[in-house]
Amino acid sequence: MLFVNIWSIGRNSKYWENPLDFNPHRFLEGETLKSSLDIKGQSFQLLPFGTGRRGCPGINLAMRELPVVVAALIQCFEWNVNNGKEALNTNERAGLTAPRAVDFICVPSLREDSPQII
Ligand code: HEM
Repeated sequence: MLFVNIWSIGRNSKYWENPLDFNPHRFLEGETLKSSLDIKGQSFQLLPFGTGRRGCPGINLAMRELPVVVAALIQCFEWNVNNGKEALNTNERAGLTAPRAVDFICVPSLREDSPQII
């Protein structure tokens, strides 16, 4: 069996500029996903859905539904992030799945002008 250390690849400055910075814009070119990166498994520095014959068969569904779900969560709720204190602490602690060192707590409350879609 072959295990690929994606955690390590994601922190390698050979592949990523300032790899430890939380910077979602690194994946955008203008407003679209960077065309040079293939998230379907050909760009081995970024394998969110795995690759090859056992790669994720739900990729197309996920890529369509994720923006809708995230947009609805933003549109319908106000988010109290970490009680207004530290915004995001990306430090990790040791564990099987690289859990966060500090819990990231987001409490949603329904927006008054929320559309009646939920
Ligand atoms: C953001 C959403 C998702 C992510 C990041 C994701 C990621 C992954 C990853 C990394 C694997 C392992 C691939 C490998 O071993 O190379 C996998 C497998 C799998 N995923 Fe997903 N997935 C997502 C959504 C979905 C959805 C929506 C479905 C089904 C509707 C799905 C069904 C599966 C199945 C059945 C497997 C096992 C494939 C196999 O072992 O042959 N996934 N997924």
